[in-house]
Amino acid sequence: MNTKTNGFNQQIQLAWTSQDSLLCVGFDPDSKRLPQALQGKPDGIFEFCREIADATADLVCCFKPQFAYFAAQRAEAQLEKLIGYLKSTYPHLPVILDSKRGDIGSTAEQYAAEAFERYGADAVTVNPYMGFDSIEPYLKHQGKGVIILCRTSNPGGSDLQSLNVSHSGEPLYLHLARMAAQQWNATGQISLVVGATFPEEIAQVRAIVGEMPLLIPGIGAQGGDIEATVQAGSIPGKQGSGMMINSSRAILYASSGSDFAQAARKVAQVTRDQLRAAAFK
Ligand SMILES: O=c1ccn([C@@H]2O[C@H](COP(=O)(O)O)[C@@H](O)[C@H]2O)c(=O)[nH]1
Repeated sequence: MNTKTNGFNQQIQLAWTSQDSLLCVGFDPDSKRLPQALQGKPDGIFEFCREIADATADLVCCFKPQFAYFAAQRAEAQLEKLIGYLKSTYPHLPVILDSKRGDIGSTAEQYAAEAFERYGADAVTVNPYMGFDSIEPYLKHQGKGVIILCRTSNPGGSDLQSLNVSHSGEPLYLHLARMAAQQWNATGQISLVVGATFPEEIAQVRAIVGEMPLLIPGIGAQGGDIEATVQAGSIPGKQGSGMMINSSRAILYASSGSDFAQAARKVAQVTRDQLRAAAFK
């Protein structure tokens, strides 16, 4: 593996140090859950996310907008505007576009252009099910982060990801982690998604991938255990390192009233502090 740090990888290392936080705030703006005053407003989704970003920016290492919530509400223009706002206002905080694309190479080229050129994201989540040629087009965008689904946080993730791969006898998610770390990551752009709802599996993945950054969703609304997650996902010998631990709904919808941004800040602060404390256990 090329150990040189560049682009997203370097940005996240710097953000971990300067922000002293493992918390990634996710933007999953559901129109039905927006505060009354913002519902139906032309730029309501953007305004909602911007206020949450401004209220939490000093508490996080990165932000993660979820593409589906914007697309479902025909709000792609607001997503572009949000990422533009985040990049210009908080240039030290990487933005991960969570779109989990996966397709043949020629189409993947278009998805990569969408994430990195249209939206200007620093990293994108990708589904590896179609193999390396479906991931390569993202890696051609030098320095951009490519975050591959490995062991997802949902219960049904076990349906396929836990199946033993016959020739190696290990589950698919570990086989994937090994391929990603040992064969696919020549440029050092790859990270993996592992769910906080499966801490034992996080530890197994960490043992394979060395210092590779891990994006870990599943605390907060999905109930993942913060302490177990931090213990499992830390780089060996560097407790509390190497992880972007995402929480979306628990922070976004801490209040449905006009105090939503302050309420989001309170939850984000408690979460950031719990993540910090877990690193010292
Ligand atoms: O395995 C995965 C991969 C991605 N996600 C995404 O993370 C957030 C989690 O939101 P919460 O509200 O904190 O549960 C959401 O955007 C998912 O699409 C995931 O949960 N699990």
